[in-house]
Amino acid sequence: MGRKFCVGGNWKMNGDKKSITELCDILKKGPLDPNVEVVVGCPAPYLTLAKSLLPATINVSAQNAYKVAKGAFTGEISPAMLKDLEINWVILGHSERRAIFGETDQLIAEKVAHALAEGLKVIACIGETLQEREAGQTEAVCFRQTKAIADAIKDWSNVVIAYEPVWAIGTGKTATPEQAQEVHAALRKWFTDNVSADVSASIRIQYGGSVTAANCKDLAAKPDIDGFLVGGASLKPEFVQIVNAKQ
Ligand SMILES: O=C(CO)COP(=O)(O)O
Repeated sequence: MGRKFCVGGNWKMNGDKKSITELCDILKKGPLDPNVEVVVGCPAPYLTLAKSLLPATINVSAQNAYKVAKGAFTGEISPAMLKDLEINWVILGHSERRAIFGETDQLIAEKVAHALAEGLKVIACIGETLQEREAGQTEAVCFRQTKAIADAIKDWSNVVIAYEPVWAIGTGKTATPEQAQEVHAALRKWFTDNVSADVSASIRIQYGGSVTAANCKDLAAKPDIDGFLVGGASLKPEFVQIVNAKQ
């Protein structure tokens, strides 16, 4: 199939100069599987620090960016600014952005489209809440979130989808490999039916939500799981083992 395994770390709003320097040292030592694309989502103030400390084989990502290049948008960061710092990735649509900061499917789609147009690679996050899962809406929610993006972009080659069930984020309640695989397979079918067979076959779909060194290998063994987006464990040495889950 040829989809390169892609593991992201989402550091969220954590770290300081000291701890980020220590974490970068751990990542540098690895060793990290050279067949895996590694992306670490660093808080904005430390992007340049992380970039300066890490080898080029470890990609540094922002955790958010706005939908236009510049202007009167106090507090926002543009994709053009990230490119200027030689940051080539951005995480968009994280459930925390959606739930805490009120980001809509539409805004996220506009952000994805603009980030791609500016030459960034995007990890676009989707996923259902516990209430939505219990109401049998998992696929409907994931498809709706993905469709909003599909309506805004044509080229998916620089997009990685992160399926992150909200109920699994930061809770220690990982989706079982079967639960995750079921949604990943449904998403891949959605891409076949609604975008193209080529995009369906090539797009990487990461799983995120309480991924640890202990559960990553079973998840990674599933055919439609092409990597992870890791929160808490990405701040710890075990992130190295998660990157190497396929070994
Ligand atoms: O939100 C996440 C990654 O974006 C997942 O967080 P945890 O790995 O801490 O559950």
